[in-house]
This record gives sequence, C-alpha cells and structure tokens, in this order.
Amino acid sequence: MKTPTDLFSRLKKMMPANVQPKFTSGEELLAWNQEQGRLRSESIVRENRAMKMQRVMGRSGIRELHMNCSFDNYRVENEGQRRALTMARQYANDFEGSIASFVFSGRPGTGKNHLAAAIGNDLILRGKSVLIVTVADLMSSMKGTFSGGSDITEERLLHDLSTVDLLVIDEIGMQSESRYEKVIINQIVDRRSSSKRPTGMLSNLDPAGMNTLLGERVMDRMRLGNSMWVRFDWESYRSRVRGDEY
Ligand SMILES: Nc1ncnc2c1ncn2[C@@H]1O[C@H](COP(=O)(O)OP(=O)(O)OP(=O)(O)O)[C@@H](O)[C@H]1O
Repeated sequence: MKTPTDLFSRLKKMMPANVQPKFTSGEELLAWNQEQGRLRSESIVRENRAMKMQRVMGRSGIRELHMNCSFDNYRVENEGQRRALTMARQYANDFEGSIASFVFSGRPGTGKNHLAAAIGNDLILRGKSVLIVTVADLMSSMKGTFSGGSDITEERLLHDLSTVDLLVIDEIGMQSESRYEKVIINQIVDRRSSSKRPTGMLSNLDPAGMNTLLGERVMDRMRLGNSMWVRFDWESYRSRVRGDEY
C-alpha cells in the first residue's frame, strides 16, 4: 500500500520545477487531507441542519427581524434589563450539555424576542440548531400535515420539533386556548424534556397565567435543571426602534 510519503515523492517528481509545493512532507499532506475531510463533514452537518429547519417551518431557524439581535446590541437602561441580559448570556454560555429551559414573560416590546434571538444566534454560531416559532406558526404547520398535499406527516413534524437543540415557542397566551394547541405543546415539551432537550417560552402572561393556560404538567417540565425564569416588566422599547440599528 502507498504511504503518504510515497505519494508525496511521486507528486514531487511530477511537479514542474518552478512550482513551490504546499507541503514539505508526506505527513503534512496527510494532515491537510484529514483537515479537508473534517471541514467537509462539518459542512455536510450544517447543510443537513439547514435542510431540516427548512423542512420543519419552511425557513431557517430565526426570523429575519431578529437575525441581527445580539447580546451586544441589547441596550441596558435599568436593573431589570441588566439582569435579563446577564442571565441570557449565562444561559447561552452554559448551554452545552444543559437540560435547563427558559421562560421570558412580561410586557410587550421589552426584548423577550431580542434576547431569545441573541441566545439562538450565539448557539447557531456554535453549530447548534435553533428554531424560534410562534404558537400560530406551529399550529398552522401541524394542521398543514393533515392536508393531502403535504409530504410531511404530523409525527415527522413533531419529531423534528422535538429534536432541534433549542426550540423557542413565542406568543404563548395569544392563542385561542384550544385543546389541540395545549396537547401539541404538551407533547413537544414532554418529548424534548425526556430527551434532555431544553425549550424556551416567550409570553405576555405571568407564570401563573401560563400555568392555567398550559397546565401544571408542562410548566413543571420547564423547571427541570437550572432553568431560567425572567420577568420583563419595564417600558416597551418599540417606539424607539428605527429599523436600521442592526
Ligand atoms: N433593551 C433593548 N435594546 C435594544 N433593542 C431592544 C431592547 N428591547 C427591545 N428592543 C427592540 O425592540 C423591538 C421589540 O422587542 P422584542 O420583539 O424583543 O419584544 P418582546 O418583548 O418580544 O415583545 P412582544 O411581547 O410584543 O412579542 C425589537 O426590535 C428589539 O430588538
């Protein structure tokens, strides 16, 4: 069998004299080859992840509006924002191997989506799969699986939603309190917690209201591990958004 050194000697013989080889030994050639293989397989994993996101919700994991949200562009002007930012940063830092979920609840426009997207963007950069969906989007995707034209089954969609590294469910409490919605959210959180995958929830309801809406069973699962519950109870930032800041 040919060794990398044999291969390198043959390449050297074939190379025109004016060509400066990129490698000086068979070992360097082997190392380069292995590095290329590693980069290629990482890129295949990324492509598969992107395809899965596309399949799950017809788009990549974070809505365009929030793609540029980061910890750095979240402005701190009061103690509550400082605490929320510190906790969100910590959550992202500790994410690897953690089963802890998070609940951001409180007033509109206070940055719940911003900080959830900042966590998501940070995790995506570290190679994790993240999906932020509203309850309405979730339900319309689930209902879409019932139509004859859909090539994805309800079970498949549930499986995909339950296996992304972080799923954030937004607008909890905006829904019509239907039994189906409650059952689906129950199933997703149940599957995710039993496979040690965390879930994020964003809501204008307070924790007691979320308990009443979704039930003790789901909210108890949201408390697994070192979970993070943050109240966003300051003024809305929305009137100050110009649209070109990030
Ligand atoms: N402290 C902040 N610094 C910078 N931008 C902020 C801050 N808080 C909110 N924003 C911006 O204000 C807008 C509204 O924030 P966001 O969507 O996160 O609110 P929300 O709490 O999720 O509101 P809702 O409950 O209505 O969904 C976004 O564009 C967000 O980037």
